[in-house]
Amino acid sequence: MGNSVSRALGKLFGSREMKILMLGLDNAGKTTILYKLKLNKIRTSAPTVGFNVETVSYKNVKFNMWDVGGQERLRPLWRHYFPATTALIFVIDSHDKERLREAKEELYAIISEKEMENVILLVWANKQDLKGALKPQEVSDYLQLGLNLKNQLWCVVGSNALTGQGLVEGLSWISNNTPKK
Ligand SMILES: Nc1nc2c(ncn2[C@@H]2O[C@H](COP(=O)(O)OP(=O)(O)OP(=O)(O)O)[C@@H](O)[C@H]2O)c(=O)[nH]1
Ligand SMILES: [Mg+2]
Repeated sequence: MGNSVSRALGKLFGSREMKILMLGLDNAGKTTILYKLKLNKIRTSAPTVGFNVETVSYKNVKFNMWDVGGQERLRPLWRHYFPATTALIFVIDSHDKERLREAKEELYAIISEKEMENVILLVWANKQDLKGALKPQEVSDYLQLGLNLKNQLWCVVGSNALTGQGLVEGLSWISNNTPKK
């Protein structure tokens, strides 16, 4: 009974649930972001081997967020997490300029997969607090998404996983750009 009432209310007010896949190079800040969103805490964690999954509720949306380890040896496993993804979040360490090219290559490898052609893409240009970090616009220019993505919606948002800055903005963008069923 309770469930059917909440389902009906959900329909009325557009409550939705979606799978979000969060990928990016190791050390980009994915797990830190996940637990900042989920617990509002900085949870120091070892590099992820495998994945973490948590449901984050924001307004009427339940984001089932999958955070998958980004070490090079783990990247061949990413494709197993592609099915049923609504939005891809790609997290970039904006301070790690030496690995920006590697990040770009990995991002394009993901979004050129057939299974991912209908997902929307949010890039979190993370670690904005670090001195010398590239600004979101600079990360965006470097990635050239406007030039290369013709049919996919995308957005680059600056973030700081330690304070949470930019996180709600990113989730709002996803929520506003996915169909309300
Ligand atoms: N200064 C700063 N440090 C951050 C930020 N986000 C994450 N970090 C730090 O970056 C390091 C790596 O963060 P993780 O969240 O473990 O990175 P990850 O992307 O999950 O890495 P893998 O699990 O190996 O794929 C940790 O020491 C975090 O505290 C940020 O916005 N600013
Ligand atoms: Mg991790």
